[in-house]
Amino acid sequence: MEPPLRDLPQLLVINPPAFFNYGDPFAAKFAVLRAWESPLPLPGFLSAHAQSARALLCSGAARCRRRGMAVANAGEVFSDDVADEAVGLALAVLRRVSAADRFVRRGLWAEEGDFALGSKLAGKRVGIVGLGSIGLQVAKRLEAFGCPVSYNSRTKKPSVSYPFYANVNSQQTQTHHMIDKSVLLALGKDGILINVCRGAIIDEKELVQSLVRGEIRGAGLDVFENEPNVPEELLSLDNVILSPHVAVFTEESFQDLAELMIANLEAFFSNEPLITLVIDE
Ligand SMILES: NC(=O)C1=CN([C@@H]2O[C@H](COP(=O)(O)OP(=O)(O)OC[C@H]3O[C@@H](n4cnc5c(N)ncnc54)[C@H](O)[C@@H]3O)[C@@H](O)[C@H]2O)C=CC1
Ligand SMILES: O=CC(=O)O
Repeated sequence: MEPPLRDLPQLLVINPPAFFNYGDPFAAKFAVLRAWESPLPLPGFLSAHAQSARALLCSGAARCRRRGMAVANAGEVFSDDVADEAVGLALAVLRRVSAADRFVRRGLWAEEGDFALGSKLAGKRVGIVGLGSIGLQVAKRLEAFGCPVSYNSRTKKPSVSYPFYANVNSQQTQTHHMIDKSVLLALGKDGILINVCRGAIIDEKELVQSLVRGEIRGAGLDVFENEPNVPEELLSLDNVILSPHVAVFTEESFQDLAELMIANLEAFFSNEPLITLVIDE
């Protein structure tokens, strides 16, 4: 028999979910109170339930942590998918997958014959900026392609033997626009850039110019500085693959995320340490 609702720990869910609605299996273990289904405005909803609830599902981790709340994140749940997307974008740019698709659909194969040559991924030198959980998965995949890997990260990682570079440019002091004109010029005409991280780490205006002028070979972009707006110039370029910030979007990763959330909530309600507690580096 299901325990009565009042005996279940209460969860306050603030934002409507993107890919699951906190139904089963959440409902079997928790009393889920959804702010967007409440007749009360959010402040009223929070003051009505905050006394009895101990767990809050929301975005805005930094603000919660400043108020002394324990915060759990998605841990490594998305790392495989984002790494797959990064390698997929690299292959798509080098082998010109989207352009080839358009070539066939437009009937140009029959009209014009051969499609322009692409370039192989195998053996290409790869620099990874940010060798965290996603970066490590990218490195693992690219090793299988025979690519020599090096990396830049905040600190050298003792667990890997890839060459470490302390800076990606001569004046690297912050993450914002760390991929600037000097990095793009160093990448050169045969180089490609893949971004599955955040748009703001690249100086997007400089990137657009480099692509338009052919100063780099191409780019695969899942993230942009001003999403969902994409610079107009990129839309007509054949050497760019555009993706709407979907690197994590697989059925499997959202299933894994739901399981991780439940495991974190169960740990929390049993006074055990959170599985993916966010801590300061
Ligand atoms: N496109 C998408 O759908 C997704 C994008 N992401 C983004 O991917 C990025 C990486 O995520 P994770 O690997 O899970 O994070 P992580 O925290 O495991 O790794 C981040 C790495 O970047 C390094 N880093 C941080 N600031 C740096 C700086 N200024 N210069 C050089 N290295 C720096 C850190 O030392 C760390 O090794 C994040 O920006 C995240 O927002 C994450 C999930 C999905
Ligand atoms: O970009 C998505 C994320 O989880 O970060």
